[in-house]
Amino acid sequence: MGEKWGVVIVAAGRGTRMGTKESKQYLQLGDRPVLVHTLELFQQLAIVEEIVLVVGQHDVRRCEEWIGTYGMTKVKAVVSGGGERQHSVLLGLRAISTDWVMVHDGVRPFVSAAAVEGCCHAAQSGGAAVLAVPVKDTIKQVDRAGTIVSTPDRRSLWAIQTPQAFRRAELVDAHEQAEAEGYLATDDAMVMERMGTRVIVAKGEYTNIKITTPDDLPLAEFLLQQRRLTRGEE
Ligand SMILES: Nc1ccn([C@@H]2O[C@H](COP(=O)(O)OP(=O)(O)OP(=O)(O)O)[C@@H](O)[C@H]2O)c(=O)n1
Ligand SMILES: C[C@](O)(CO)[C@H](O)COP(=O)(O)O
Repeated sequence: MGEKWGVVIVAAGRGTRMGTKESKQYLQLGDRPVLVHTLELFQQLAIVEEIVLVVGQHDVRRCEEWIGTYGMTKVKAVVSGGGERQHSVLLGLRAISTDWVMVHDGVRPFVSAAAVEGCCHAAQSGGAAVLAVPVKDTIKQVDRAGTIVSTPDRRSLWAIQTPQAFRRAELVDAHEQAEAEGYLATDDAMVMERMGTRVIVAKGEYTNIKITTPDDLPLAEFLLQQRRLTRGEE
């Protein structure tokens, strides 16, 4: 895979569901903040040429300092994000210059190099790709009164993760149009799907969790420990 990739790492959220004073991307996981773990993954990938980090306005300075502290030589810019994830993505995309780009949540520090490379490979073959895993539970659609409305066929349901991988120019156009029309999506694939772009799923891993609620924290500590053992670091 000869192409070089850019990565937009979005980390400008407030983490309201986590409920901590410090936003979840800055919580300590082992010996460093969650966000630093995520950045290190992409820093170490040979296919990644440049990283743009999107953070809250008041966090730009400390993140710029981390670039030096942790030797993140691929981070070419730390930019201030927007009110919604989608706005933060577009602000990051405007600072990327590679032909192909991934978008990744700063609070997904456990994605493996193999999964990321698989996603990039799928995107280059199919045009656009996202990591995903088949859902394990039965999923129901439920109305506001708490009554089950329908039970979609589980065989067609996938839990979508990041990274999500696209041709940069196509993703920028789709995001610019969404912004102009006030369309708000929960992931980047949705923004592309409404343009009629085919997006395929690449095999993800159940361990690629998005740290979201307090019960994710002990799981994150466990996954970190497991990874260290696998790498023979302890
Ligand atoms: N305005 C926003 C909102 C979210 N994100 C980022 O998008 C990723 C996924 O979002 P989520 O887990 O929902 O994070 P938060 O928005 O921070 O969480 P919450 O919805 O609980 O407030 C996170 O890395 C988050 O920092 C962002 O860059 N800009
Ligand atoms: C992009 C994402 O991580 C895919 O699962 C997810 O949709 C982000 O959603 P959130 O509402 O910002 O947690």
